[in-house]
Amino acid sequence: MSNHPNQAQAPVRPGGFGGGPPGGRGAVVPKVRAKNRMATIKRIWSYLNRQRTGLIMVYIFTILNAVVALIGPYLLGKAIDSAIIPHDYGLLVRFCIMLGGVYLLGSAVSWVQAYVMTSVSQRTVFELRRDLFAKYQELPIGFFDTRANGELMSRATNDIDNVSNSLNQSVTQLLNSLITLSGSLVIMLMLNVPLTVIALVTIPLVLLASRKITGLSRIYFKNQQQYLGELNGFIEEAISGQKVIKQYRREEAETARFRGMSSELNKVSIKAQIVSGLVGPVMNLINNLDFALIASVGGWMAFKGLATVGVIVSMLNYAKQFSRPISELANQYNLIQSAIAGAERVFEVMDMPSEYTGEQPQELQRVHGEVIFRDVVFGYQADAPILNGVSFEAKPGEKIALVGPTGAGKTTIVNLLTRFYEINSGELLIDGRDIRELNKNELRSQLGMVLQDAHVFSGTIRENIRFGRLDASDREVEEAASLANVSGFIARLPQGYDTMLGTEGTTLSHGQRQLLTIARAILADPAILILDEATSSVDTRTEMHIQQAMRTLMKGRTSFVIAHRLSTIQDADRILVIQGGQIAEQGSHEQLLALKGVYHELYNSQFKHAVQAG
Ligand SMILES: Nc1ncnc2c1ncn2[C@@H]1O[C@H](COP(=O)(O)OP(=O)(O)OP(=O)(O)O)[C@@H](O)[C@H]1O
Repeated sequence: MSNHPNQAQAPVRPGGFGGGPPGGRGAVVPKVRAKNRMATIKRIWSYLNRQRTGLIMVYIFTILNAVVALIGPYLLGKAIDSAIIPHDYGLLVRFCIMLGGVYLLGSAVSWVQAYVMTSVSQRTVFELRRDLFAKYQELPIGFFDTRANGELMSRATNDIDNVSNSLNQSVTQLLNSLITLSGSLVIMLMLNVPLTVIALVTIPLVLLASRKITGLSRIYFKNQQQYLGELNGFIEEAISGQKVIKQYRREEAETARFRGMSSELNKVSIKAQIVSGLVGPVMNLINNLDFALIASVGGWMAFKGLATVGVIVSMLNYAKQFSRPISELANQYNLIQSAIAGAERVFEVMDMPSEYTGEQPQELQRVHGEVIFRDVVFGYQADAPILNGVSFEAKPGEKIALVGPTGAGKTTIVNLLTRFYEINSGELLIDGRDIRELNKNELRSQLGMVLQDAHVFSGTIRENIRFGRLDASDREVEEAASLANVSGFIARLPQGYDTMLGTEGTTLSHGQRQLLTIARAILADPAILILDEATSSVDTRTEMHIQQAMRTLMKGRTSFVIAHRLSTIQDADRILVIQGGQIAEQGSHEQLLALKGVYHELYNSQFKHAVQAG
């Protein structure tokens, strides 16, 4: 059976990343395009808006924060004019206390605002990530065939982190900036119109500079996300392919490739940071020019008695407050750009058609297990058929073996049975019903798979067997293990059924894993079975155990066995010899031998091989 990511265990678990083999080395990461920025922002907003109460609190505290900040300079000016210049110490002390109170209140309010905003944004990205993962579970196997696992993981981590960072800062800053801008402008106009006009002189310069810089940095940020995704894909493949890398001593070559990719990422990241980092200094320069201009003109006005010193100090402070939001907005723009780029990559996946769309829940009685393929044509790409008119029948409870050279289409045939892929033409019937009329969920609950690449999940042995049927009792789990010939081995483990498997637990041998997946399938009790005979060498005793467990499993079920050694399928009710996507021969072992055709040849060559090896 070919080693595609479409391998699942009984019962069929949709999708799931991390477990499967690499999904295409160096897979092309779809280009990140700013398709519809407004639509993306609206969509992020719709997520954010679910935290209504939190958001309202954020608004209130942000407004409070901005207003408090606006009061400070005004009080400062007043203190100079009415307390310092007339030498009124009592009033000065009162102003100082007021100012201290205002700044203290400002700090407290901004802390609460940050706290509430963090919980709102974290909750938002939690939901976004949850929905993305749920989507991954719903996508058809074909989606995973062409994408690297790491790249898909990157969308659920880095891209969503970008959204989170931006939400954390941008929502409050945007509102704050807006209030500060308009508030400062109004107060400045009230205090001194000519100085306000001077403060506004540099605004076009600020806008022009920020536009230029952010336009450039946006491109680099998008590239950065894309390269990061590719790099993640590469790392994931290099880790899952460690054995192959080591065995072929490709460590250095892989490291060199990594270095190449990583340095590309480095370059675009540096460019993105350098360009976006320009915003601060450029804005500062323009602001300082403005500050100097107001100070000079203000000083001159004070000399001429056209304005008081207090007003000028207030104006200088407001001018600073006024330009701060503009440069902050420019900075936010960068952050928002990178969040939008991330969100687009997330929504791109979310918008992929789910394989369950339009399916109505269906009460599917346990099928008898009759399977009919009639002139089935199928290709993974519509214009390149792999199966060219496959027809055969399996009666309930029959054992059907699929044999044939590698790449002939054996796995493809069983992939159609699970509806991992849809047939192009012809008919595929289960108990006389067109497979396309059956709800995939219900259909798959009738099917069990035991594959060569026996997959166990992180968790206990008990949980791994119970994966076959979640409501099974401990007793049923243990019975299944016993039928699968694995209970003796489990009993010898110090923690028995509670032994942890996976990243932090015991590592099982291939044969043991295979037996566990057989137990899982026994527990699931499917009407139709798909078995991929193990080709990897397990010791003779384990192999005997596996064969025996498989026989127990097959009893009373329609079984499709993808066989690599003809010796194990001689008792099959029917053997299908697949060649070039067609059934070259079919019949029982004896019938096929008598035909003296492809099977006969295959059998003889294996037999000779076995004799020579013996
Ligand atoms: N997900 C896929 N996308 C595109 N082509 C595929 C995919 N899976 C298999 N193929 C192609 O379909 C053909 C049949 O593959 P299949 O896996 O069915 O062969 P097989 O008979 O099971 O081979 P093996 O004994 O080596 O496992 C091959 O040419 C293969 O390259």
